[in-house]
Parts: sequence; C-alpha cells; structure tokens
Amino acid sequence: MIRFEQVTKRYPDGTTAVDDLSFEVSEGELVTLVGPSGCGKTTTMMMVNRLIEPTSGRILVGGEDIATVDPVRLRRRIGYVIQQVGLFPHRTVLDNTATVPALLGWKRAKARARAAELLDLVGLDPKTYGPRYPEQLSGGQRQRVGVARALAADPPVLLMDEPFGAVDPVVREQLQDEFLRMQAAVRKTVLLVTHDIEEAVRLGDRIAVYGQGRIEQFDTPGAVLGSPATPYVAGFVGADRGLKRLSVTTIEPDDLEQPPVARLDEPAGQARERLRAEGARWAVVLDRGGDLHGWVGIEELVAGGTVGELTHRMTAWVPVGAPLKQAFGVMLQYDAGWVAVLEGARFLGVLTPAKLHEALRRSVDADARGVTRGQVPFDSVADA
Ligand SMILES: Nc1ncnc2c1ncn2[C@@H]1O[C@H](COP(=O)(O)OP(=O)(O)OP(=O)(O)O)[C@@H](O)[C@H]1O
Repeated sequence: MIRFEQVTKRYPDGTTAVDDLSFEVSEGELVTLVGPSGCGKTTTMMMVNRLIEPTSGRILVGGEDIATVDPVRLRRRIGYVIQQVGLFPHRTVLDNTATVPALLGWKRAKARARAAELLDLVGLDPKTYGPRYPEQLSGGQRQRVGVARALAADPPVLLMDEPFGAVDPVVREQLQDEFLRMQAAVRKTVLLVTHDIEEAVRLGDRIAVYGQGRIEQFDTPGAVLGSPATPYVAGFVGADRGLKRLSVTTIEPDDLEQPPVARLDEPAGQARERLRAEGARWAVVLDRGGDLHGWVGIEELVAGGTVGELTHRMTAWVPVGAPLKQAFGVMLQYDAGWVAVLEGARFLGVLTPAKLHEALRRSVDADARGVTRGQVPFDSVADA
C-alpha cells in the first residue's frame, strides 16, 4: 500500500535526513517508526503526503508513484494526525471534525452526520462534545478529535506523528487502547511516528527502528524485542526488553496447567475424599458446562452440603489471548501463584509463573526461528 524505493532526502544545508530508504507497508497494516530525536522519522512521514519532496528515489501509494499525483488530490486519500492537534479554535468540535468532508464539497448535513459518527467512534458523545469549542476540551479529548478529523473522509492511509505525545501517561495508555480498538474496526494503513519504544511495541503490527537516517530493523514487535538485529537496536529497545515482551506475548491454551477441579453440585464430602486422594489442597469449582464459579480449599469441604455452598468467588482471572503482562500483573496484585484463564465464561486452565516463563522463552525461540510459538517443541526450552 505504501512503498519506499531507495528514498533519500537531503536538505539544502547538506543534512541527510533519510538515506536510501526502502520498505513496504501492507494494506491495513499499522507500522510504527521509532527512533531518537532527529533520526528522520518525521521527514519519512511527510514525504508520503508530499509536504516534503524526496531528493531521490520513489514513493508509491496504492501502486501509484506519488510524484505524478497532484498533492491536493493525494492528501485527500491520506489522513494526517499531528501532536499539536491544530484544531480551529473558533469552530465547534463537530465543524472541526467535518473540515475535510466540507472541503471535498459534501452537503453540510451529510458532512455533519459523518462527523458525529466519527466522534462517536473515538469515544466522544457528539451531543455533548460536538457543540463545544476546542478550548473546552481536555488534551486527550482534543487528541481524539484530531483522530476523528483525520478519518472523516475515510482515507485508506493514515499518517500519525506522535499522536499521543502531548498527554499524560495514563490518558496516553487509554488513547492507545481506544485507537487499537478503532483500528481493528477500520483497518487503515497506518504509519505512526513515536520516539517511545513502549508505544511502538504496543501499537505496531511491525516496527521500523531508525538509526541515523536509516532503518536498522523492520520487523514484528516480538522479533525486535526478542532478537534485535544490531547492537544499536538492542541498546534502543533497552535491557528490560524481556519485560516489554510480556506485553506483546499472548496467553495461549497450550500454556495452561489443569488444576484439581470440583463440580458445583458435587457433595462436599465426596469432593473432599477425591481431592485428598489426588493430593490436592484446593480445587477450582466449575459447573456442569465447564464455566468457572470459584475455588474451594479442601479443609473447607465439610460433609453435608454441596461444593457450591462452600465456594469462594474468584476475584481475578484473565481471558485467553490477553498479554502475559496482564496475567503477571494479576499474580502480583493478589500475591497468587496462579491465575485462572477463561474463554468467555468457560474455564480453560491456570497460568503459573513457571508456565509464564516457558511461554516467554518459546516465543523468543519462535521469533528467532521465524516460526509460530505452537511450532516450538516444549522440550527445546525445558532446560533454559
Ligand atoms: N528543513 C530542514 N532543513 C535542514 N535540516 C532539517 C530540516 N528538517 C529537518 N532537518 C534535519 O533532518 C534530520 C531529521 O529530522 P526529522 O524531523 O525527520 O527527525 P525526527 O526523527 O522526526 O525527529 P523528532 O523525533 O525530533 O521529531 C534532523 O537532523 C533535522 O535537524
């Protein structure tokens, strides 16, 4: 969808901002450009909508050499979000969002209806926020309006330059989550510039790690964290890359252990004898359909009632497919040696610290070999 072919940008003062760059972004893919200040990320991005012209090389968008496309026509196909959102102060939020459709000559009612839809998509109620002026919004809300405005004409390509840079870390994480949810629905082809490796890892399907004017590594977050291509990349992603990796590695059913189980309607005395014979001290309590109800300690299983009457509610669990980091967070929060993993309400098993470690090692191994985690045999990491 976006293709750079040996692109170089040299500014008149002799600075080479981008040096012989070649890469490709597929349709619907989100690629983050990450690197230290001055390494050429913004220059790269601004060449895509022709705010900056390359010195040499070619850039194609949707198969078309953009040097041959009228810049105004080109920019209609490319949404652009910048850190200093640049909303018009004297126009309402709704009118700001409708800017591009209005420029494209849409009827006022249609442009406004579209703007309201987009505000809703970015989590701002159009009835409440549409009539406000930008100064009546928080920084995070303004940022969302910037995203809504860039999407208003439904461009296939979105360029985002430090879009969440101007807000505090908590709001930033919320905006990132919302943006990921939105991107899953709209599937734009996105180039996103950031200097924050955490953000790059969190948002990118792939990451381009920039050195001076060049891409040092262009790969999935897992591969960049697991096998940095150069010492420079290793230094940039940091010594705590194992920790960062926890946020991109997901919990899979294979990672789980099966703990002792008791049934909700089982007589307590019978469950106690069975668990004692198995050598268990506690059990997970499920109903007949396999849904999780809670847990029970073997000492609490006094004869007379059913297991269900003695069950404790399970206060913490994580869905399968969640990042390992979430499971680890729950274990720390509850000082627990395991966490239940569910698919919907159905209990799949528990994740233990040992299994978490194993999942992490297998994902590093899978990336190093260029295979999926399921293809890495368990015994290959058992001694690691
Ligand atoms: N108009 C210009 N004239 C001369 N040099 C420029 C110009 N614009 C940018 N540069 C230089 O080109 C290099 C790359 O700049 P660019 O803005 O692309 O970096 P960046 O990676 O986006 O940095 P940041 O994260 O600080 O925004 C820098 O050394 C910068 O000083």
